[in-house]
Amino acid sequence: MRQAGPNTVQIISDFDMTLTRFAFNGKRCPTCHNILDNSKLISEDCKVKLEHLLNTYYPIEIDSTRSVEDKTPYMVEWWTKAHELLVQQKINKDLLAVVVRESDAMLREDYQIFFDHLKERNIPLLIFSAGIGDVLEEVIRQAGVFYPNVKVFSNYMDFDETGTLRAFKGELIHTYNKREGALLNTGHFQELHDRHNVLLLGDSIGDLTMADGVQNIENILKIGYLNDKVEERMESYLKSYDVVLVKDETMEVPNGILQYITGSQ
Ligand SMILES: Nc1ccn([C@@H]2O[C@H](COP(=O)(O)O)[C@@H](O)[C@H]2O)c(=O)n1
Ligand SMILES: [Mg+2]
Repeated sequence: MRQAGPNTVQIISDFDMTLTRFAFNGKRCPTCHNILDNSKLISEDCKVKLEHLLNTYYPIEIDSTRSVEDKTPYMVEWWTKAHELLVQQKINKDLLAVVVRESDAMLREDYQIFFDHLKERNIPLLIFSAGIGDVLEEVIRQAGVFYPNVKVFSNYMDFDETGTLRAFKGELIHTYNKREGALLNTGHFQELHDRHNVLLLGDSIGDLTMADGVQNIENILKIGYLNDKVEERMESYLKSYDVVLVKDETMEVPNGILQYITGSQ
């Protein structure tokens, strides 16, 4: 990858718990969904229901003893129910920036180096997230790193003419159906045509399929953050990822690898 040069490289990354921190000072950091779930935009009654969904489905999402095929219908159920509840809350578009600012969401330590390095070398950063695109964009905008080389593929909200949430757009993206192949017929794919070297970052086994559909991959290096239930999941992560980072809240390793493969070291 280093020999081929930065013009052949693309970065494919997950967002929640990969570009964002899993914990800070011993306390869990929120996902895009959690930013809303815990906010003042959600009624107390709805918060209880969303928490019940989280407690039911998150253990299934991260269960390494169950297959992806087995888990997928539960993921569809979780996202569908959560989105229905969010729509019932009549969330106003203009308040998203406020709740993101008031939240505990944080990008990983040294994120600035990562985003700046990619921007300076015109390397595309494709973020595939099963979170909420509007919230995700606000997190990176507020962190000052929503640069033109960053493209986000996620679940986007659909607002009515008064700016009230009425639905979610397009096909649902959950943990286990992310792939770049979905971009084959879009303009984005042309930009990526000659970028056969992929650095993939994820925190879930589902993130490993994000590069499916990238044509003529020459090299792919997969870096996995193992944040939770480390002992139970270590074996499956070591089998699937090339590098496994255990309870590491920084971008130190991706930054080092990136600097090496783009020839800045
Ligand atoms: N209602 C939900 C649904 C999902 N989550 C978590 O969000 C993560 C998805 O975002 P990625 O950027 O990591 O694709 C996923 O891992 C779920 O645990 C949630 O918090 N609430
Ligand atoms: Mg994630």
